[in-house]
Amino acid sequence: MPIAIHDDLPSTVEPEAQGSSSSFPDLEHFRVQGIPPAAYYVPEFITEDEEEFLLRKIEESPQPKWKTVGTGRRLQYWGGNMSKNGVLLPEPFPDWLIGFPNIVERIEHFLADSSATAPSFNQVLINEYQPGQGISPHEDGPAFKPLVATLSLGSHIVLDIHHYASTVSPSPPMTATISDDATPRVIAASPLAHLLVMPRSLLVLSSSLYTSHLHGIRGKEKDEVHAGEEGKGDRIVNAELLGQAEIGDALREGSWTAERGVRTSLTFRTAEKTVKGGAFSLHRGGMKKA
Ligand SMILES: O=C(O)CCC(=O)C(=O)O
Ligand SMILES: [Fe+2]
Repeated sequence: MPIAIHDDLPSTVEPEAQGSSSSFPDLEHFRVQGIPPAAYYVPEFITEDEEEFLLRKIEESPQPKWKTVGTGRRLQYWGGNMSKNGVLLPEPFPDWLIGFPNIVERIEHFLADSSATAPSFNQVLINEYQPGQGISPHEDGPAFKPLVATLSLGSHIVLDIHHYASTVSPSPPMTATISDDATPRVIAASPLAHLLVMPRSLLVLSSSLYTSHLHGIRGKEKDEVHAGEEGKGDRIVNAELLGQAEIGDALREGSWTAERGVRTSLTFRTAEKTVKGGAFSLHRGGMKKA
């Protein structure tokens, strides 16, 4: 793909950030240990300038793109919305996602290097969390391929991985959820694992971690986490991958506490089914007359 230089990108942006460098370790290096396969946590996937650029583009997006849900969290979709029956109604990605600094392509390329099935993302979901806002435990569901990547901007957050309790389990109380096939399923009372997700990181959820687990973010204003046998707050499982020695040491030696700021996430995913054969067919970089 030719590199289009954006006038409004800070001139200090390095075209070869970590995610596109050939000396960058491959995906397996970033696998989160001790949880079902597979999650990967990549620190500093983008630079601070790129983070600033993306935040500005998201902020500049037309007001009607934003939708407000639940506790007031704002979100927007790029690439198109899903129809009621789980089919993507495709729209072209904007330039700032596919042109320089090539965010979509860099993530796809990074995942393709290590995976038999290279993703070709067709939807980007953007969530904006004010301190205190979160998202309840949920599955993204079978409408998407089980390889989803989330880029974080602005602030840290703690993402919880949940699992379903056996329906024959006698131990109440647990939170019930309704799956697509209307069979009530019960979520285990405590999360299976906590991941500390820092700004500029890329978090990848795949295979059984995607297909048979849930993820959520508790709406908190402050987090206290640790990575030792004992400590205050939640025990996080990706301490060895954070790439920040001071935080890693604090986590192992006691605990790390931080107030949340505004955190914006971009979730890159691939809808299994898209509407095809209309007046327009989708290709990267714009609509083409079919
Ligand atoms: O913000 C995140 O990291 C997760 C968002 C998410 O799970 C969703 O919108 O489905
Ligand atoms: Fe999700």
